[in-house]
Amino acid sequence: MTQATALAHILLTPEEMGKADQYAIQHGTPGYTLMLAAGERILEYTLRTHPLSKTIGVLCGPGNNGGDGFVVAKRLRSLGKKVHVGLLGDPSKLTGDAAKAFSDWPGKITPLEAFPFDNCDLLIDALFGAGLSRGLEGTAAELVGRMNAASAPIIAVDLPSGLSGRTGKAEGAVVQATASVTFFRKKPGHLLLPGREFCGDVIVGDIGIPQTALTQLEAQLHENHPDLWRAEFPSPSLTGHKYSKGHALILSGSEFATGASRLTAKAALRTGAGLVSLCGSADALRIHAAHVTAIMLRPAETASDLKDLLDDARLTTLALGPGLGTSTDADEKLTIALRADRRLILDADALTLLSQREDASFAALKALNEPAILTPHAGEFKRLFGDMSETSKVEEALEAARQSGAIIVYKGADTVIAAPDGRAVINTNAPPCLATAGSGDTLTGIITGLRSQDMPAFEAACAGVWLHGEAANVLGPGLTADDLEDGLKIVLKKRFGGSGET
Ligand SMILES: NC(=O)C1=CN([C@@H]2O[C@H](COP(=O)(O)OP(=O)(O)OC[C@H]3O[C@@H](n4cnc5c(N)ncnc54)[C@H](O)[C@@H]3O)[C@@H](O)[C@H]2O)[C@@H](O)CC1
Ligand SMILES: Nc1ncnc2c1ncn2[C@@H]1O[C@H](COP(=O)(O)OP(=O)(O)O)[C@@H](O)[C@H]1O
Ligand SMILES: [K+]
Repeated sequence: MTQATALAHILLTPEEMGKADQYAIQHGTPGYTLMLAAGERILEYTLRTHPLSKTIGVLCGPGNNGGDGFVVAKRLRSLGKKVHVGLLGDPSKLTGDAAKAFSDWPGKITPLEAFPFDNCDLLIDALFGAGLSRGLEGTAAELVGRMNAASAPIIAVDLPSGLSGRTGKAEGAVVQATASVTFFRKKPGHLLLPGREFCGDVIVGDIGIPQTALTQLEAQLHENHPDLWRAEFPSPSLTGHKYSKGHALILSGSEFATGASRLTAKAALRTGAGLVSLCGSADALRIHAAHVTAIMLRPAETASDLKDLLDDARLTTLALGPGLGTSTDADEKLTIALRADRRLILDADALTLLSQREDASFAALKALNEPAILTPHAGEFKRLFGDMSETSKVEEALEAARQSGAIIVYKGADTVIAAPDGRAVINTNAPPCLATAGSGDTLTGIITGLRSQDMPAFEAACAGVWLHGEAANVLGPGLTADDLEDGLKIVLKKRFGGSGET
C-alpha cells in the first residue's frame, strides 16, 4: 500500500480514536480545544445543510459526546437560533471537558419529560458516541424513541446514539440520523451494516488531531479506495505479451451448469488476463463453445485429466467454484487444485466442498506458496468458519483469514477484505443492484484477471471488489451479471486507461 495516500482512508475504532485524542492532548492540544473544534464542525454542517432552521433541540448525554452538544448549542444560540437543550442524566455527575462545556452553556436545561420535540425543526443527537458501552435501554431508549418519532431531521454527533462505532451493530435502541458528523477519521460502524443505514450522510471534520497520531496507532483498517492499491494495479507494458499477463484456468460446471464459470472466465479476460481457458467435460465445453470466442477450451473430464493439464506451468492462476457442483468429481478436482499450488481463487461450490472437509483443508491452504483468495457470502462464510457473528464483520473476516491463511473476501453490501497479517478493508461503493444472480461469479473472474497479472493477493482482492462495485455503478439499476463485463470495460478505460483519473 502507498502509505501517504492510504492514511486518508484509515478507519479508527472508538478505542483507537480515544488514543488519537490522547495523542493530540499529549502533543499540546487540550481536550477542551478538541471539543470546541468538534462543536464548530457540527455547527458548520448544521448551518450549511439547515440554514433556515430556527428552533433546534440538542439532546446531550452524560459523557464528552454530550459535551460536544453543549458547545454547539451555545454557538447556535449566539447566532440567534432558539435552542432547547435536554440532558440525559444528572448534571452534577458530569466530569472533565463535558462538565466545562455544560457550565459554559448560558441557557437553561429543558426537562426531558417536557422536551418540545414537536416545536423543533432540527435535532442534534449528542447522547452517546465513542463511549457507548452497551445497548441502550430504559430512559435512554425511550428518549431515542421520541427523537426518532419526531418529524425533525437528526444530526448525530460522531455516531447515532446506540450504534457501536466498532461493530456497526446496535444492541438496543438507536437513533436514525439524517447525517453523522464524526471527527478525524470515520469509524467502522459508519460503514458496516446495519450501522451505515442509521448514519445517513457521514461527514468527517478536522478537529486538529495531527496526522502523526495515525502512524503511531498502526491502524490496519481502511475504507476501500484506489489509493490503497493503485501502485500494484497492472499496467500494460510496451514489451508485454499475452503470456506476461498470465494464463488463467477456470473450472467449468457440468453440461447444464456452464453459465457461472463462463461469467467468471469472461470477467477474467476483460480484466486483463493474457489468456483464459475454461476447463471441463467435453459436453460442457461444447456448450461454452457456442458462447465464447477469445476464451479457450481445455477438456478435462476427471481430476486426473486436470492434474495432467496443470503440468503446464504457464497456467499460473486457477479459479474454481462457480457452477462447479459438489459431486465427488468436483471434490477431487478441488484436491488437485490445492496440490497444484497456483494462485487460487475459491468461490461458491468450492467453498461448500471445503467446509465439508474435516479440517476445512486450512492446512492445505496455509501450505500454498501464495495465499489463496476465498470469496464467501454470509451463508458460505458460516459454513466454513462457524457463527462468529457476536463480533464485527471486520473481526470475523480477520479471524477467518488467520485460521485459513487465505485472503478473505466476505461479501455483502459491506464486503470486507481481510488478510492473515491483520490488514482489512471495508468496501463501500457497491450498489444494491449488484444483488443479482451471477454477480459473485463475475467478481471471482475480476479478481482472477488481476491475480493472473501478478497483482498481489490482498491488493487484487481489494481492487477486484472495488472494480465490481464501480462497474455496477456505471450501469445502474437493471443490470444483470452479463452486463457487468461492459461496465468493467468503461471503468477500466476511464479510471485506469492512462489519461483519466483514478
Ligand atoms: N477529548 C476527547 O476525547 C474528545 C471527545 N469527543 C467526543 O466525545 C465522545 C466520546 O466521549 P466519552 O468517551 O465520554 O463517551 P460518550 O459521551 O459517548 O458516552 C460515555 C458516557 O455514557 C455512559 N454510557 C455508555 N453506554 C451507555 C448505555 N448503554 N446506557 C447508558 N449510559 C451509557 C458512560 O457511562 C459514560 O458516562 C466522542 O464520541 C466525541 O463526540 C470530541 O469532543 C472530541 C474530543
Ligand atoms: N445489497 C447489496 N448491495 C451491494 N452489493 C451486493 C448486495 N448484495 C450482494 N452484493 C454483492 O453481489 C455479489 C453477489 O455474490 P454472490 O452472493 O456470490 O451471488 P451469486 O452466487 O449469484 O454470484 C457479491 O459481490 C456481493 O458483495
Ligand atoms: K451521538
